[in-house]
Amino acid sequence: MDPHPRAHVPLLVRIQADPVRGRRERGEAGALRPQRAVPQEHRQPAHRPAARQGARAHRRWKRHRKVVHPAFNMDKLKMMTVTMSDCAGSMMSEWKAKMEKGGDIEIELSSQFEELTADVISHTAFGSSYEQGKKVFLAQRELQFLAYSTVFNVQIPALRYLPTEKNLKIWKLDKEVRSMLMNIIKTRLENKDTMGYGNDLLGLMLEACAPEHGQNPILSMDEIIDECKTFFFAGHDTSSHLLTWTMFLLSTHPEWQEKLREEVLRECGNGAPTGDMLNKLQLVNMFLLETLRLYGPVAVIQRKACSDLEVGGIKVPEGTVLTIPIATIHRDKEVWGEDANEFKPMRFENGVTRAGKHPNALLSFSSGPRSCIGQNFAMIEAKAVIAMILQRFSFSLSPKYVHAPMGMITVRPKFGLPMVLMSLEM
Ligand code: HEM
Repeated sequence: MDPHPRAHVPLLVRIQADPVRGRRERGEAGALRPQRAVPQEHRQPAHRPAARQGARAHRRWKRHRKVVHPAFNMDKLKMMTVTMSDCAGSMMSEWKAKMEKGGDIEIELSSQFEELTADVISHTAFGSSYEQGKKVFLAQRELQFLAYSTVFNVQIPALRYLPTEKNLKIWKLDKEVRSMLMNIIKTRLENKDTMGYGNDLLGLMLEACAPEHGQNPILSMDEIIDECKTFFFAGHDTSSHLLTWTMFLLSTHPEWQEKLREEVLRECGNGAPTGDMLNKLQLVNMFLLETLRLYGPVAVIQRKACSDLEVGGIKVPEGTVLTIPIATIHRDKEVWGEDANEFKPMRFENGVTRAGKHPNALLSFSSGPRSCIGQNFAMIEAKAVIAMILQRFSFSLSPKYVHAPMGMITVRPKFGLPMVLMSLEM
């Protein structure tokens, strides 16, 4: 019996930028396919079939990407900025309410950002159906914890199908999540003639796969449900960790806190920032990119070779899993220069592609056709939240903070981010 479902898979760790260069390496020729760091069978409930590999899976991915793509277009995202700043505004009002007038307050920010990004994704994905969306999110999160709880244990494949206490809980939760999502989707479809599909991620996705665009809906109900679950899975922890590490670096580099505040007040004033205003925040953008380089939320991605190929002069047999250690590449002196370990946002002054010795050196959102579809969403959200914090508060790291970045897949501070905030309002 295999001690682990992947124990027989050859593994190649590639410590070079440009993991997906070249036609044969890119995937359209079917050479390299994503191999999720958390395998599908751990992200999806145990009784669902594992991800299919090969040409069929690639066609399925293309269909999905086509439907999801319009929801992430820049104009739609700019409209979502209002929702993002509303959610951030409510969080900050709560901070203020707890704060003595003119005094300061200590807050553990990483859990605050987890709640905030959950709120943002529930609002932007489900808009008017937010209340139900949030319930889905909480159930989905519990599912994720259950799945993660054994991901690094020795795996016995058959165990996934046995009605153990844990499996029964997972199956029940999954049924609930699917039925809640199905209800939200059915209500939207029933009301589309009077109310339209809606301007949230779900509505835009339903519109893109509506029958009027072809004979049959491009995605089935089950596939739309999976897509909604993916938004939560892919867009929550990642965005929250980016905010956490940005605040950490702003507090350890107070001179940058001042510079960014100056830029924010100049471009956005004291009001809620709009999408156009956020676009003008060049220093904030560079700061976020440098945060993504040194403390990128995703430390590792994997690809599986679907045919024999050559990567950087190494022959890779079909079936090999390539591990791309993003965090290691991001601190590689050969890629970033002698100052690779230093925090220097100005290295991005001439754009992302010129910051390192390779145009694809920054791999936080991966690269190529399978790169993160939510990257603009994540950057807009981070800019809006950071700008609003800078408008309202100055902050410094609490003496209680212990520097211990941790995580196998996403990187977060092990003991949270306690921060002392002072209101800037008189
Ligand atoms: C700072 C925030 C984020 C980071 C660092 C990040 C990073 C990544 C990375 C590295 C991948 C590639 C994974 C792989 O190839 O194995 C990815 C894929 C993906 N991300 Fe993100 N992500 C972020 C935010 C988001 C958000 C906010 C959403 C959606 C609302 C999202 C949706 C997705 C989806 C759907 C994919 C799969 C794309 C595909 O296979 O076509 N991500 N992300």
